[in-house]
Amino acid sequence: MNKKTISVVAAVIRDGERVFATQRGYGEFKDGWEFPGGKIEPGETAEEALVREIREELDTEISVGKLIDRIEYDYPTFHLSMDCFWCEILSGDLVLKEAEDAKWLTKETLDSVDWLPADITLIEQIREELDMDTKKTETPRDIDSKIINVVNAMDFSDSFAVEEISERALNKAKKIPISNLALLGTAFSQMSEAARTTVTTVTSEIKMENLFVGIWPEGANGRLSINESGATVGNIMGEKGIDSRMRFKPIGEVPMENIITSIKSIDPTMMAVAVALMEINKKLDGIQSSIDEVLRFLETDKQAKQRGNLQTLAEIMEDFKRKGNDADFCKIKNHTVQEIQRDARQDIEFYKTRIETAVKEKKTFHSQKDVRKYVGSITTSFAEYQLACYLYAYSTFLDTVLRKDFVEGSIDSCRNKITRIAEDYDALFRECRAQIASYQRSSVGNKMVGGIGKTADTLGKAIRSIPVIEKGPVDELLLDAGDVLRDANKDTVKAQVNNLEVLENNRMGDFLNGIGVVGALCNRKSAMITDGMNLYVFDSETV
Ligand SMILES: Nc1nc2c([nH]c(=O)n2[C@H]2C[C@H](O)[C@@H](COP(=O)(O)OP(=O)(O)OP(=O)(O)O)O2)c(=O)[nH]1
Repeated sequence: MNKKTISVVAAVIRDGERVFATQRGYGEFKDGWEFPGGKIEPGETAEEALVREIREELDTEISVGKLIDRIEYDYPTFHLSMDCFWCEILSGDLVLKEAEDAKWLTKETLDSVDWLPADITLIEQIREELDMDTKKTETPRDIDSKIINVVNAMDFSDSFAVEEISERALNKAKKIPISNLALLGTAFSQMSEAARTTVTTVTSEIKMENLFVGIWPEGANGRLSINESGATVGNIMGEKGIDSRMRFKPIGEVPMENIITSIKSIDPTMMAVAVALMEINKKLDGIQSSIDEVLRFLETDKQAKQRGNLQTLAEIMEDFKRKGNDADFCKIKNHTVQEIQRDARQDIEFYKTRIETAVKEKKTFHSQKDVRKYVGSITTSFAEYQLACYLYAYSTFLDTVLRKDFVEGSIDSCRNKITRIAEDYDALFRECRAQIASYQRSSVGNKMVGGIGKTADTLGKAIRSIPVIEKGPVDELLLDAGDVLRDANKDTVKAQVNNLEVLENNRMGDFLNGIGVVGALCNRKSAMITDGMNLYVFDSETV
């Protein structure tokens, strides 16, 4: 005999990573666990039945989403055909009007209750789906393994493609938590919220299928409007009010009316600057102490001046983080920055020439003491030279940022200038070091003591300890030799050499890199992408 088939609907009510299960309080299956729902009544659709059942059983309103599966199951006395849907609570508190008990279950606790026999296969499907979604949230960048290039989308150009990026490419990108942008300063603080809003809006309001285009309607004039709370409403404000509306459209079919969004505007340029500042910030902290070390080589008055300049630049950089979007601030501060830059440029020429002249002169040294004196004076010149280079790089970086002149040509010429100066510095340093090493080896004093002990024959190496010779009637050269030995014992030559070594790194690299970062991010489309949590930066060469 054919068994009677009963048609049932069940709601898998979901809240994030949990689903809601109830325990039967009556009848044949009493105490078994199930998903709330019940029989479909004549004339009802599955969805209607589900909404009614949940209202009756749980005093709660739900929205009915995707069908998970239709379960067909043969009970001894009837055949069950059960449609199971993903559902979400719209309102209500899930009051247990019929059920004996209820629980929120996660994928880990799904097996902790005794399910009705028909539900076993369903549970596996639910677990798989929760599992998949958790993986997705673990890599929030991945929306259907695609992501939208939101920052590009805010580029305010005529029309722009929102690209799909593979997870592999994304893993190679540099990942910067967007919350860090907010910490930079008030000029950047809105950015993290804006990025998040944009992503949420774009991903939730538009039913996204892989690929999107954001559209700046043709002929629209103005900027995305920002209301009092700072949120844009997608209006493009012209001189006489709303000129048009910003649109995002999935490539394909969706009608334009459905894709109007509510977003905050992101200024991609400021976003690029923020990335560069964050990069530089980390490094500046690190080199502060070595700069102090360099400063101490300088005469007092020069120290004061350079310290002052460094301080000024540091303050402008700090202020920029708060007022970077204030055009007047940028203009005024840039005068100061450019003055420092000009001075630094002149200093660079002056010190470089001075060192070059000293290096060109062929000297004969009678003793290590002479060499030491020479190393001392050359070290001071190098310290001055290096600070001038550092100030030049620092001011050039700030100049670029304050002017916000990030077109490719300007960035390139600026990088070239810094690179040339850095290369000159490095070359002169190497030449000078080699020369000092040769002087030290060939000094007369050094030859005289050669038989007694050995001094280091190259700079930078530790000087071996040498027994102090007896004092006695000696000529001048021998006295010098004695000095050398005593000095060597005290490691003063070594200390001298170490002083010079401190100056080996020209310290311009971080600024060069910072300018490169801004340039690359501003000039390369799709160099930045956000998933609302992180900013992904794609220029592996410069970042
Ligand atoms: N709601 C629900 N029913 C299930 C599940 N698994 C399962 O085997 N069933 C069976 C048990 C019942 O025989 C049938 C549902 O009928 P029901 O008894 O809840 O129907 P109902 O509330 O509309 O009507 P009533 O019989 O209580 O008056 O489906 C499940 O996960 N949820």
